[in-house]
Amino acid sequence: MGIVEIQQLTRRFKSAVAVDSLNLVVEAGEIFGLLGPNGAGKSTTIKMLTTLLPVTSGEVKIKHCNLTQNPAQVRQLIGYVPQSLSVDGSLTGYENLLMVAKLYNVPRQQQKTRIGEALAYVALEDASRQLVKRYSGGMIRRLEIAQALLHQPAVLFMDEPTVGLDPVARNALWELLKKIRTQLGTTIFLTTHFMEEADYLCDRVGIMHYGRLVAMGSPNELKASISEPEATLDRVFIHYTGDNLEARGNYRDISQTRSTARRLG
Ligand SMILES: Nc1ncnc2c1ncn2[C@@H]1O[C@H](COP(=O)(O)OP(=O)(O)OP(=O)(O)O)[C@@H](O)[C@H]1O
Repeated sequence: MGIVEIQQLTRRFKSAVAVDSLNLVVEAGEIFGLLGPNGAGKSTTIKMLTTLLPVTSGEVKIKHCNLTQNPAQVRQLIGYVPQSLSVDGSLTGYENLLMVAKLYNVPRQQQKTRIGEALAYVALEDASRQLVKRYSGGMIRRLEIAQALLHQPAVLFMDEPTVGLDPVARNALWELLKKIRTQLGTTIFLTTHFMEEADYLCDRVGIMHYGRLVAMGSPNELKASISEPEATLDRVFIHYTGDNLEARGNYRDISQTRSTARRLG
């Protein structure tokens, strides 16, 4: 039995099917990546899995808890780092975490310790009293992860975690996610359109196209599946979707980086 179990998950927007009969099991302790071009249905999937978007049909269980029947219980079991900004630039890092601690009813006498531990875990202790609008993109992402982990969830969902980060910040984030999985045992479910990220970080990858899962396996299994010598995950992606993801990445990165900068002032 997996920690995330998805059966025939479907989401329609009027007549359009954004997610089409998705079946997927993610095992405890796995780093699982959902890969796909813009519009493939990745965000819609992750929004349903995090209870933010109603399911049209199908069933999801997180740690055996039925998502549509017990959304509040599921929210306690999961953490979520969305694609859009989830911190307040006009507060300090500490204040952002305090707000989340209150939101999740972390007992008052434990709040300071938990926040201190979370800040240390994501290497933001020294910056904890600075306003978040002074943080770099990498620091903001790390703070968002600290927020999402504060109530000690079993599964951490992340929508395109490294979009807009420079290579150094991106590598630091990858190492942080590996540390979270190894040391805390947290299962990580992320979406990405970066092949390198999926290859380096994910134990298994599902390739989504037009709302359907068109391929699934470890990066090495997927590379072996297309019978091309020295296949890269890029080639795998093009093979299954006919799409060149990296060519689309540039515009998205720039627009995301700019909108983050704009929103933080
Ligand atoms: N609120 C909505 N109303 C109508 N259609 C929507 C809505 N949200 C998403 N869609 C459509 O559902 C499909 C899947 O979109 P989704 O955002 O899940 O894709 P994605 O793979 O996450 O893409 P991206 O990489 O751009 O985030 C798209 O065709 C999109 O236009």
